[in-house]
Amino acid sequence: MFHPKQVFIAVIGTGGVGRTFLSQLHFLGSKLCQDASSPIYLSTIVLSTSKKFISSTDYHPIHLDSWEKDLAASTTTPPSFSDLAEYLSKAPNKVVLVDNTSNETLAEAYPLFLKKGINIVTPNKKAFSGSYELWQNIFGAAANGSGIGGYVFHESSVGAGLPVISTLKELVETGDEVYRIEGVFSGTMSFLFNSFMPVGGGGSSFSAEVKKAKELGYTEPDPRDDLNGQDVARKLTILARLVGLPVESSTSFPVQSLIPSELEGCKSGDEFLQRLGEFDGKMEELKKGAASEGKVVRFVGSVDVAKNKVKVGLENFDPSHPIAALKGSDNIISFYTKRYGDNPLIIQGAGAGGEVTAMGVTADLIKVLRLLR
Ligand SMILES: NC(=O)C1=CN([C@@H]2O[C@H](COP(=O)(O)OP(=O)(O)OC[C@H]3O[C@@H](n4cnc5c(N)ncnc54)[C@H](OP(=O)(O)O)[C@@H]3O)[C@@H](O)[C@H]2O)C=CC1
Ligand SMILES: N[C@@H](CC=O)C(=O)O
Ligand code: NA
Repeated sequence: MFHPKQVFIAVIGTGGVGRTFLSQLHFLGSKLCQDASSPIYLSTIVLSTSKKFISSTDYHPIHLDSWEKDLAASTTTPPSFSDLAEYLSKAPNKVVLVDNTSNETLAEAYPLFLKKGINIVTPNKKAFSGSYELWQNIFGAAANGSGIGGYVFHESSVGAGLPVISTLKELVETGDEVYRIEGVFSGTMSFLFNSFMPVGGGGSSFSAEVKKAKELGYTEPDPRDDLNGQDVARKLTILARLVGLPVESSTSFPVQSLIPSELEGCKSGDEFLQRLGEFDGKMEELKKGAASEGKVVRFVGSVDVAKNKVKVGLENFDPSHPIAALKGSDNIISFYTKRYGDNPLIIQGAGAGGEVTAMGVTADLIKVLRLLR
């Protein structure tokens, strides 16, 4: 028998974010079932990577203390996303799909899941920064859009766990007028430029810092998706759409890429990383150019709402500027609005890494659970 307050969870992707999410889920699950006044029982019924898949027998929970061993031992390959949606829609109670991948095909299937009443929480940017039509289909189906399907939340798709999306939504929904959004939106780019060109001089080679950013879990699964500016472009597309700009896609405005043209043909991220060092000299020139003006280089982006303009790329900053002084993987995001006047509302903190990203996903799961109560 299933408890009426049982909620079923399907976790797709168990990499840097997925694995940390699972440990946060374990913590959350054990807290919620002990709530004397209104317990909720979370049951993980699906775990999947791109190659391995486990699902529970008869919707009974998978053991979260041995998931890694059990998934590694599985000989089952993942089903198609439409078969997965079918399986989840037959669960005896509400279901939350947690997409911890950066997979585009899964992102494109969100309307299908939502229409079947399946809720989604995710740090995956692909669905919300793909075609505008996909965005409309998602929020046309979702219960927190104009539809009657499942709920969808994606806080960690911008600024990882930082409350960027929830803050922007609240500004808009309470009637503030957002004029401009600007700042540093990439944990990887922040880390790279803060360590390659710190204020005060020094810093190691650009390619060595890129490898470090990957090891620290800041980059996208393929770091070229960060260095080509698309990761930031995707985040700005999401924010622009939330303020009502119908941005067609993350490739429909100017985006500066840091991929050397000679490496555009690399067949894999690994080949790219192996060869990147050949171009450290070019990055050193960039650094010297900025230093000759007494400035530092940083990778930034902005949405100018009135002019309907989004842009992404390198800019030089005076060392006293808050953007120049960032540390580690910190993002800084400034909202210029009618209410806040000349002093923008600023959100700052780690913008990448498994722990802070999974926190945003787990917090989104809590939002869904409150709505399902
Ligand atoms: N890392 C960070 O700091 C942040 C990440 N994000 C977002 O979080 C998501 C996950 O990032 P991260 O954990 O770092 O990435 P990882 O590369 O570490 O993990 C990705 C996971 O997704 C799985 N996966 C990929 N394709 C599929 C598929 N078709 N079906 C099932 N599983 C699949 C991978 O499985 P396999 O190993 O078999 O390929 C792997 O388990 C991305 O969308 C990223 O943009 C957002 C904010 C910050
Ligand atoms: N690769 C991204 C991860 C978070 O969105 C970044 O570096 O910001
Ligand atoms: Na966020």
